[in-house]
Amino acid sequence: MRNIFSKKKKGERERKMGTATVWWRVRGISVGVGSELRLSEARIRRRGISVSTRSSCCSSPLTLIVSSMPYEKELAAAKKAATLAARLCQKVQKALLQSDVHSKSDKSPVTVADYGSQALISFILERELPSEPFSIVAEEDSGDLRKESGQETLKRITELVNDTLASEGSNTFPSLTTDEVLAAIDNGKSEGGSVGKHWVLDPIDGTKGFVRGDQYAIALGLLHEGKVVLGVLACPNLPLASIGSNQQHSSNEVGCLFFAKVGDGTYMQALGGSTQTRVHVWDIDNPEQASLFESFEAAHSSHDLSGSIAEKLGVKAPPVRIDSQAKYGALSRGDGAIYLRFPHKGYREKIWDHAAGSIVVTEAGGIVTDAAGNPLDFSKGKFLDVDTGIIVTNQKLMPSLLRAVKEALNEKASSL
Ligand SMILES: Nc1ncnc2c1ncn2[C@@H]1O[C@H](COP(=O)(O)O)[C@@H](O)[C@H]1OP(=O)(O)O
Ligand SMILES: [Mg+2]
Ligand SMILES: [Mg+2]
Ligand SMILES: [Mg+2]
Repeated sequence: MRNIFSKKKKGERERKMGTATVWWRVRGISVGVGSELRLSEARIRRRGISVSTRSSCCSSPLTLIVSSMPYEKELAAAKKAATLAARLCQKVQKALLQSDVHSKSDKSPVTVADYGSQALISFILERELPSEPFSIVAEEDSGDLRKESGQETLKRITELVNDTLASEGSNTFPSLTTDEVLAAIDNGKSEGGSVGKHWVLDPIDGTKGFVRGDQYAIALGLLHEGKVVLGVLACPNLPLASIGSNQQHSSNEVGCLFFAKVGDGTYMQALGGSTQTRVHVWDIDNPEQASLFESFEAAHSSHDLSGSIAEKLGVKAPPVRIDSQAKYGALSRGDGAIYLRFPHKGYREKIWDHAAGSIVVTEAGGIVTDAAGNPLDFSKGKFLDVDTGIIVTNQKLMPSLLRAVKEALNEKASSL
């Protein structure tokens, strides 16, 4: 904790309460004392800064102590959990056996690594942050693993989780039993919402990419009072070098960890590395030079619609099609400038598919909205109520992108 207040200019600086009080400014917000403190605190907290007060008596100046490092311990725990989960996933992907892939009731694939990643992350977060009430909204549940037919799979997941915890190289973590693994997975049943803190987890985002041997991400976000305040994206197969038309980094290394905290920018480091670099979205204003990102799976997002939008914008490069929120990561460091996602009719977007990715992009200077230009609302439980699709770009391109999206959607509607 450190005092980061600066006094306002003389004249606006002092205000009476008892015999002495002072007005201060914190990162552009006026902060008062006494009766006005409650309101100011709320405003400050919305920006993710925590406040405490110290006052000996009303005749001495009230001192506001503002922590400039909010969510620091949550970020450290989230990075640790996502990095370990990535290790578990890499091990499984290397030797993926057919028996490790199962089909859920909605026919989408789930693997031992999805379950293992969720159990591991849930267990580590709860253990690393013992003083906080623990709530996590996550994709998987243990229903199938509790059936007779799921026992072998459950054993395999428990082994994977314990091997990964042991690979930490310390005695910090005990071995988990199968029941503890089931309980850790089922922590993820929280409904989220607009009150309090909730972790939001996609243990493997892009399971189809994972099974194919391509891109996937471990995506972990934190909601506070309905807003995403922190996000970590581990992308084990994403090169450190650019994957779009904006070739700014060069490296042969693969495996990236992106992380962002509200008001603090977005950073990238090699997975398992320690040197972090601040990243920014690509600041271009000419869409002709832009790379456009979209789902690899045509069943997840309409390639026709994004093709028509790209044509209207004059985008020259072919679309970059990759799985998962790795697209948000790549955009946050400027590999490309546009991400379009238009799921087919009837599909409902979930918060875990966008929470981490959206803050990674917005803290890097980008904008994430639905197809009508509305911000995403993460406060309504596990679903996102979006209009038609999700679009992502930089500040300069957003107005022309919104126009092109509107035109393309109108054309599509009139052709039906
Ligand atoms: N029919 C579908 N339409 C849209 N998205 C889907 C569909 N089925 C699964 N998804 C989810 O879309 C995301 C993948 O997006 P992308 O196609 O951009 O890689 C994943 O979160 C995936 O779930 P999962 O987390 O189970 O992999
Ligand atoms: Mg899934
Ligand atoms: Mg997902
Ligand atoms: Mg998933």
